[in-house]
Amino acid sequence: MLRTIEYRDGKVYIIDQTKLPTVNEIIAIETVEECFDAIKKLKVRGAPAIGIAAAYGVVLGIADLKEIDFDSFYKELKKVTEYLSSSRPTAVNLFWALNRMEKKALENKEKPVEEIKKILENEAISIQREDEEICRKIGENGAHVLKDGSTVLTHCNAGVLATSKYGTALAPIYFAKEKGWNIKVFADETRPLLQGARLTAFELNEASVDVTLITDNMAAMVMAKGWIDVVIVGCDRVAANGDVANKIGTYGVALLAKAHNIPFYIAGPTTTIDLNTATGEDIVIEERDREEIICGFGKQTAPSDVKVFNPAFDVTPHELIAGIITEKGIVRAPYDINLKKLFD
Ligand SMILES: CSC[C@H]1O[C@H](OP(=O)(O)O)[C@H](O)[C@@H]1O
Repeated sequence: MLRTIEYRDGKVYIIDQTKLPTVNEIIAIETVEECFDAIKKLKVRGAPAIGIAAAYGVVLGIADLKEIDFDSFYKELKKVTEYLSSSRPTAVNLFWALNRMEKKALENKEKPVEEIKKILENEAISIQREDEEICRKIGENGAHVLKDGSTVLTHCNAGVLATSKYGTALAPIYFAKEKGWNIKVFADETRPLLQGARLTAFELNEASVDVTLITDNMAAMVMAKGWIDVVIVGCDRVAANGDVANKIGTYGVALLAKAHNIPFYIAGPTTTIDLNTATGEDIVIEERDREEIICGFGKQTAPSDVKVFNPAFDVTPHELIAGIITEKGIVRAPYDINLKKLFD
């Protein structure tokens, strides 16, 4: 199975996902600036992977701090976390991971700075290792919405390439395959950055999973033909009432699933649930550069001066969601009550 992120000898190694599927290149990230750039440009992307990368970014950002008192150290640490938190606004895992690193430093404020740095390095490693087990459990729990012979539609990439291993929305598919079930997948290409075409089709092919790539505007037709049994997609932020921010186009897929009586599931770790965000209206939606639409992947496909709207995510209202597959089980409505129970 692919490895999205690896930390060794003080460097972070990632697959540069902007070059997939034609070039599978591992790059070394050695500074916090390179980590910021990798997150901003989606060299590493997907909520859990962004959180893991940011945690390692903190380790890189404090590496040169030496022989200073804790207050001076923590002041510099906060500069690093604030810098990394400005890379992308929507995936809550970024902020969750940075807050966890800050909290770990404060918990060890009495120790020498060199020891704190080692503790933070181990914390980042723990965040990655925990994510592996979380995604495995998401796969196990998500398999309950599948059966031998199921056909799944998914949107964007919420697979191995968005996490430390297994994925979230794709984890149930990998788990079902391990059980010997025959699972087919329809993958939306997912404009404008084509994570479905470039990443989901790539990783499912690598794993010998039966995948059919469709353009986003074909989802209605394949549903109308009765080819889809269930929709499973990832998430970037789950609000306290169950509204979910995910890749742009997800809301449309949820509406189509509703219109065709197809169950629509979200898959994600509890680290993507943000009880401090009341509803989907409170989620900041990242807007990205116009060039991604006008000149995607080097070919100009629109007038250079045309107005462009390029939100990277949209919000699916909780009413359209059959369940949220987490490592702790499948959460169902009423989400405002049942999501809180996950944290009791
Ligand atoms: C497992 S989280 C994957 C989630 O993140 C993606 O966004 P991006 O590629 O911009 O980081 C997309 O929303 C996926 O569902």
